[in-house]
Order: sequence, then C-alpha cells, then structure tokens
Amino acid sequence: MEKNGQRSRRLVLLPCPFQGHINPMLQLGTILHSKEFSITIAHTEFNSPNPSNHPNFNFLPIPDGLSVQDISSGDIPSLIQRLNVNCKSHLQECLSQIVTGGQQDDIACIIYDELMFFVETVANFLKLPSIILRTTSAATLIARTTLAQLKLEDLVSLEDSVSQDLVPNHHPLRFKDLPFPSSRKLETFSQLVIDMYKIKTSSSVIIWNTMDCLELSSLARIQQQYQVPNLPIGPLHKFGPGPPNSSLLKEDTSCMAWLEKQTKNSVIYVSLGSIAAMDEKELVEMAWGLANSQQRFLWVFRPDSIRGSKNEVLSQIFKETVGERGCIVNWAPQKEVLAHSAVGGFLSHCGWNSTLESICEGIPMICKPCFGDQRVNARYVSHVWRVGLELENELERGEIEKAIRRLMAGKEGEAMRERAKNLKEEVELCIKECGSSSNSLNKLVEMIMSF
Ligand SMILES: O=c1ccn([C@@H]2O[C@H](COP(=O)(O)OP(=O)(O)O[C@H]3O[C@H](CO)[C@@H](O)[C@H](O)[C@H]3O)[C@@H](O)[C@H]2O)c(=O)[nH]1
Repeated sequence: MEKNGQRSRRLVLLPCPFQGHINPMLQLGTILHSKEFSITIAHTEFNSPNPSNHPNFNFLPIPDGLSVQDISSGDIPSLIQRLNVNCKSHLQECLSQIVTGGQQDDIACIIYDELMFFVETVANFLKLPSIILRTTSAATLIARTTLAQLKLEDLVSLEDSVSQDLVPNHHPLRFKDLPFPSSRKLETFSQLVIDMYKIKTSSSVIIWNTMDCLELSSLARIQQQYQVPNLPIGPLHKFGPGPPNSSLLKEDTSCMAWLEKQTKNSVIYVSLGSIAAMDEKELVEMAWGLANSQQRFLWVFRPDSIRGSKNEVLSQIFKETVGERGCIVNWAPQKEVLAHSAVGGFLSHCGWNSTLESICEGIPMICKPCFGDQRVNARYVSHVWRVGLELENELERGEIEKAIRRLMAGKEGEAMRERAKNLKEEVELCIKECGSSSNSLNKLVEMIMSF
C-alpha cells in the first residue's frame, strides 16, 4: 500500500481466539488503521473472525492443530497452552515468507494477545519488534500472580475459592475474589501465569485496555516491576472510528426494537459473555429472580450457555408470568444495548470488556462472576468504584430478585447510578485530546514509527 509516495507500515496483530480477546484486538487494529498503518490479522482456524466484516484488514490464517476434543473440553488454560505449542512453527513460516519474500509492505511489528506468548519467540527469530496487548484489568495481573505464587508455595487450594478471608496486602480482595480458573486445574493455571507475565520480556511495549482513572495505582505497581513502558489506552471500543463488528455469533437486532418500546432506565440487561455457562439450578434461580422482580429485562441466552435442559425450565417459569415484560435473544449487539436509554442496569459475569462497556455508558451493575478475572473485576466494581453490587448467595430463592430491586428501584441503586454517571465522565476525559489514554496512544504510535 502506498500513501503520498511512501510505503505504509504493516502491523501484524495476533488475537487469542475467544470473543473477549478478539474484540479488543480488532478494536486496536481499527484505531491503528485510522493512524495510517496497514493491518494484517493473523488468526487461528478455530474461532476465526469473518474477514468480510473487516474489509480494511488482511487476514492470515494460521493452522492451530486443535482436535475436536481440545475444543470441546472446556479446559481453557490447557487449550491455550496447546495453541502456544501448535501455532509457533506455522506462524514463523507464514511470516518468514512475508519478511523474506518482499512482496508486501514492511512489517513494523507484531502485536499479540498476552495469552499467545509464543509470538515473542517468533518475533525474536525474525528480528521483528513485538508488542503485548493485555485484555484484562491491571488488578487482574496482580491477583493472578498472587494466586500463582500462593499455589507455588502450597499456601492456597481450591477450597479457598469460597473463603471470605481477606488476602493479606491485597485490599479489598478476599480469597474468593482471586482469579481461580473454571477448569479447577490450579497447576496448569499457575504455569500459564508464569509464562504469560514474565517480568523480563523482549517485547517493546505493553498495551492495556484500561485507563488511569480506573486503575492508576495498580498500573503504577505493575510499571515498577517491568522495564518496558505499560501504556493504558482504554477503553479501546470508544476510540477512533467506532468499533468493528467482530461477533462470532449472529447478533439478533430485534431486541433493539423491543427496547424502543420501553421507558428510560426501566430494563435490566442480562448477559454472561461468550464463555460462562449456568447449570440448571442457576438457570432456575435466574429465571425466578427475573420473573419475580417485576422488572423489564433483556436476557442474552447463548445456545451453549446452559448445561442441562433449558427450554422446559424457562417455558415453565415464564409462561404467563412474564409475557411482554421480557425479551430473550441468543446474542445481542451489546454495545448498542448498553447505550440505549431504556437500559438502567446490567446483570453481568463481569468479563473485562462487559465491565468497561457498562462503565462507559454509566450503567450500574449486578455482578455474577463465574471464573477467573471476573471475580477480581466484580470486587472492584462493587467495592472500589462502587458502581454495582455483587450477588453473594444467588442460589437462594429471592436473592436475585432482591438484588434487581436494590439496583433498579432503591435509593442504593440511585447512588450507584450517580457514581456510574460520574465515572463515565471521567472515562470520557481519558480519551479526549490530552487525556491520559489519548496521550498513551500517541506515545504508542510514535514508538511504532520509530521501529
Ligand atoms: O450478546 C452479547 C454478549 C456479549 N457480547 C460482546 O462479547 C464481549 C464479551 O467479552 P467479556 O465481557 O470480556 O466476556 P468473555 O467473553 O467471557 O471474555 C473472556 O475474555 C475477557 C477478556 O480477557 C475476560 O475478562 C473474561 O473473563 C473471559 O471470559 C463483549 O465485548 C460484549 O460486548 C456481544 O456482543 N453480544
């Protein structure tokens, strides 16, 4: 690609193949494309985004060698370890051809998701600069390394994942807020953390999808340990020319027409992201909670989000009790939903993208963390930023209903909504010209130009 007689510089971006990781990486690609870089998305065959939704990007498919069993195991830490082994030689081969073939624009650098750490070795081999994108909160890095260290010293076990005791020196985290993995394999998790968060990295920069106004002290604590700059340039989806549609599932936009008929702040939006699932007991309590709260709701119900028989349970509970008061879809245009004036609350699993998207729209939350970093995020939402409340006994009848009423109808909810509105304004300042994220983005572009 030529621009003003000059060859534009190409960036190769390699996301981790899960929705919550693909979204921020493609958002980053969109921002950097608007800064005149050419973008190539190197992607595994598993969960590849649809290239036709991204006409501005080139796509480079990377064989991943995953078996059907790997994909259906639900053991995400093991699957990620496998990707890091399987993809290395394939990526090296594909990029070598580009680097030595000279048929494309220069590759300025490779930007990779923190979980795809094999890329650093490939970049070193090809003598290409590399940059890491971290897609979780900064507090999560601290909590993950703490949990991995406790595990190495044999000071923590899975039983602690329900303990209310405070973790020493990690206010306000309790042991139950530490990012225990869903696979319950703490050894695999600890190894992954060690591989992912090496203090000595040859990558030149670490990009964060977070911002100073939320996480200044965690970011400062992290920067003390790392030699390379840590640049918080979040929230990525609010920068540049608008986020691309990188959904792996088809969005059901009929819910937008339903929202149009609802009054301001009257709807609670319910979604557990792209991975978390509920068992039948959890499903029953969620359904009764929504039915009995008398609140209007929009519920995202992914086809694979229930372990057990969903349809019977749901139709039994919702028959005649809900009617027009609820709308259920397989997958929603979440950012649009959260930006709609009818939405007044978000019952969320607290994945980092969902948490940021809610904060950016000033929507207070009910936190129902399921695994990993969601536990940390939930604690920060409820006890640091105080823009939400956490479900503690959601399997008891009445608990979800009570939480919905507290958030949507009570004085407490009003105070959280006010704080959420203020936080939204602080985030807006971060991305304005001369705001902290904006400045970090400029620094990033300068650094890439200097490679
Ligand atoms: O109906 C839906 C539901 C979700 N989304 C989008 O899907 C993404 C979901 O991301 P996130 O909220 O982070 O949840 P997960 O999909 O669970 O993300 C994984 O990756 C995140 C980033 O590392 C972690 O914080 C999570 O714990 C991990 O499960 C968000 O951008 C949502 O806007 C939709 O577009 N439509």
